Amino acid sequence: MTTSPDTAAPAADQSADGTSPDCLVEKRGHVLIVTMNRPKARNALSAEMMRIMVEAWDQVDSDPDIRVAILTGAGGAFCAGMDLKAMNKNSPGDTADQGTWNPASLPALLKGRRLTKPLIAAVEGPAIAGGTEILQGTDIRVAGESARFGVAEARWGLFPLGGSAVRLPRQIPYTIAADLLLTGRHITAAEAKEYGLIGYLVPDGSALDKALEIADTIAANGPLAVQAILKTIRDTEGLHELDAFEIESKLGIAVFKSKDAKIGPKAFAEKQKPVFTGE
Ligand SMILES: C[C@H]([C@H](O)CC(=O)SCCNC(=O)CCNC(=O)[C@H](O)C(C)(C)COP(=O)(O)OP(=O)(O)OC[C@H]1O[C@@H](n2cnc3c(N)ncnc32)[C@H](O)[C@@H]1OP(=O)(O)O)[C@H]1CC[C@H]2[C@@H]3CCC4=CC(=O)CC[C@]4(C)[C@H]3CC[C@]12C
Repeated sequence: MTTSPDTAAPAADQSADGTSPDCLVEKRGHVLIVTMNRPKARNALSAEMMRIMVEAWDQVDSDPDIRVAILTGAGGAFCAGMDLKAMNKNSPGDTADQGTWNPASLPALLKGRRLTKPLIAAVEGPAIAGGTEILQGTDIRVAGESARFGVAEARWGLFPLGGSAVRLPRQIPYTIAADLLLTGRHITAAEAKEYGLIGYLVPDGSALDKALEIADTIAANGPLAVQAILKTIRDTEGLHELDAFEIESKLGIAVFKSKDAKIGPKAFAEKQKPVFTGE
């Protein structure tokens, strides 16, 4: 994996052939920053990019020192979805029956997999098709004013197989989701904010800074509390309230039994900032 441990400098690793890898992974304190890195193609998804993304998601889930992840794109773009030019040579439709990939589970795009830690999207420029699809697998979304969103697959006679036909109507109002999915039109960041697809609209060029600020706030909170809250959100989606409370109460009580649940109130009483250990 392309990882530069605990440093504020950009990941400097290179592919074996000397070119920059299609995805960069950098750990800054408790935060893992994952950067889609094919700026000349507006960070269109490649097999290599998706492989590194899965490795990064595994790292987020397995490393207890990582408390938050950020997904962003290089060169002023988030992601233009599938590489439409590569598709002319190697079409997913032709390979779908060969068992080399599973359309029902695309872990790189967080379809059929969600992270155990919060994932923040920092979007600059276009987040189109697969770019808006992976956005729906993130928890908190920040975008620069010039960002653009859309689920454009139908424009090219394709299907939004990153999960949007299922997920988008669950995340934003139905008529807007249907409109975006069926017309394939692009929308502005201001519209995306109005529809609730993103949560923060910031000046161009500052999405990553804002995402880092949010990440630092979350990373300073009790990690067990954060992860249990996130698990409750994920595991209770679509359940009846009473069934959901059964799950929620087990996860919540486990947090109350932790050392962190003693550290927080003690720090409050002593007018100190709590320093959580995740135990
Ligand atoms: C099924 C999913 C997913 O649902 C399918 C898709 O995502 S379809 C993709 C549709 N994409 C678009 O509609 C975006 C097209 N681009 C644009 O509209 C514009 O370019 C832009 C708005 C993004 C940017 O506009 P600009 O004016 O700023 O810039 P522009 O001049 O247009 O572009 C600059 C240069 O960038 C090139 N470019 C832009 N976009 C793309 C693109 N999408 N592909 C290639 N190149 C692009 C542009 O041409 C310019 O280049 P020049 O040379 O300068 O002209 C699928 C999502 C991922 C799939 C999996 C991927 C991995 C796999 C591999 C396999 O072998 C098996 C299958 C699979 C697992 C595959 C399965 C399906 C997916 C999951």
